Amino acid sequence: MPRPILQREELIRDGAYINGQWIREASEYFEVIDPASNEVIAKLPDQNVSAVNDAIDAAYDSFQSYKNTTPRQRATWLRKLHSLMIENAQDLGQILTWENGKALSDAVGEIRYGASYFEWYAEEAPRAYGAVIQPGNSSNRAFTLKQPVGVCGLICPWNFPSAMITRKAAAALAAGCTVVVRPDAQTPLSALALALLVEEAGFPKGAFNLVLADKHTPEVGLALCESPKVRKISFTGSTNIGKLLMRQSSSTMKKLSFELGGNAPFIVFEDADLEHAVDQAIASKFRGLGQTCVCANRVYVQDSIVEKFANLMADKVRKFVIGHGLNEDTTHGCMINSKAILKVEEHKRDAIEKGAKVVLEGGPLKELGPHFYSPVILTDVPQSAKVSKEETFGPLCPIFSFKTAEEVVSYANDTNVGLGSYVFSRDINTIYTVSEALETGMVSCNTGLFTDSAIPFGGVKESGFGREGSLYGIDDYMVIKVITIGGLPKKI
Ligand SMILES: NC(=O)c1ccc[n+]([C@@H]2O[C@H](COP(=O)([O-])OP(=O)(O)OC[C@H]3O[C@@H](n4cnc5c(N)ncnc54)[C@H](O)[C@@H]3O)[C@@H](O)[C@H]2O)c1
Ligand SMILES: O=CCCC(=O)O
Repeated sequence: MPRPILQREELIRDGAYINGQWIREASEYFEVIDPASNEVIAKLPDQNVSAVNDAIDAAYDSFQSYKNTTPRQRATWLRKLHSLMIENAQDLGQILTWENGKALSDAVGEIRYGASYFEWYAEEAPRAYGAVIQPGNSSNRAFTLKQPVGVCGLICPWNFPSAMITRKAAAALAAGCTVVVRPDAQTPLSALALALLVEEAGFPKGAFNLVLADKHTPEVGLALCESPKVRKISFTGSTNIGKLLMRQSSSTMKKLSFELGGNAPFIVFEDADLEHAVDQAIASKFRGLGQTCVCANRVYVQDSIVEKFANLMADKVRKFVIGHGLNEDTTHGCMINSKAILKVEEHKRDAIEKGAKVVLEGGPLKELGPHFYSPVILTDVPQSAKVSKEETFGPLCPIFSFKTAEEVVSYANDTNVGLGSYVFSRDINTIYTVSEALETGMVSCNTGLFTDSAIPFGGVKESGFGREGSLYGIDDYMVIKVITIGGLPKKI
């Protein structure tokens, strides 16, 4: 598959973006590959601590004036950035597919979704209200201000190379914070294209900085966590790395947001609309080939409908067109790398060894390339299978059966993480009581696709804390200051 043909070739950048400058020079470079063709598509600077410190200094200097811009001014830049993303959605989508492997329609969808955070936070920026308080002392009055926390380090993953950056950066920039973004080394091109649009939207120099690191990632992460100039770290990725960043940030007592791994249960009761539940399970499970943190990881189906459910799902999944994401007819692209495929294989083998039955065999599609993998569907998966405890992050759909609501809630909650969950039923009492009992930050009822800039995205337990998007997301980038005025005369 050749290089994508873009309307604006300049969206493909070859350097980091620090203090309004594009930086190509470095002592080392790393390669970015198209996971579908396995060809090298870019060579970018592998930056070290000195470069990240330059980015932190730029963000810190810029913050001194950016924090005093009016929310209306920030909203104007954010709105402009939203429009630029929408105008360039086809080009941005192609770049995203090229480096991540997802189908082009999904990639363009991600660009629109990512852009929506800039629109949303353009609207939220002027609405960061404080409160007026009457303290216990009658001669005092108090009021609160919400102020930007300061420079923010945003460490982002490969599965949404654009949207996971925009939903952090939009809230931060709206709040009056400046940012240093570190995209994943497998998918930096979408982030760099975004940086060009940030520049075109007119944000002040140093408000948005982007560092590139592959081999140097741990030291770049450490520098962001330990710098006293950085007041907040927001991270999306695995729970293990989240814990490491939390430990590293303790010496400077940073504000933190973590959006970590999930293990989403997808629960289908026998009274659900079966065809709809199957379609939505497919949409949730195989979105990005299972590589999203809210993908169904465990599908629980009430025992009376398991067979029908699994067979219908297999019939529909057989119709997937798997191929290079840039091919027009592709519905599903490839996995990000070989390690991701090994995890799917390991969970599949383990479940089968423990008694699971194969409904759809799936497996590697070597003729298409090393990272292509066709979906697997299993039934009779025992609770002891690895997949019931660990997130597969790939196209393996394990179907477990259950008898009662109490039983399925106890299975669903038997995990150390709690990000998304799904409930399908026509009975409002079931929907309500099960949703209330599930230990996850987000419950999606009778739909498999729920994410939106308007909803608070985030988890409980070891899925992390903090919320992205919605009316709450901006608070993650602000601190509350109370101002008390004393010595007032007696009330008239
Ligand atoms: N919540 C999500 O959206 C999400 C996204 C990607 C991965 N994951 C989870 O993580 C698992 C593995 O994927 P992964 O290997 O990409 O996740 P990971 O946590 O290892 O990596 C996530 C990001 O953190 C970076 N990183 C790694 N070590 C770092 C360090 N010491 N300092 C700073 N940054 C560091 C990585 O380069 C990557 O950009 C998946 O199976 C899934 O469970 C979750
Ligand atoms: O993978 C995490 C994000 C998923 C989403 O925002 O829909």
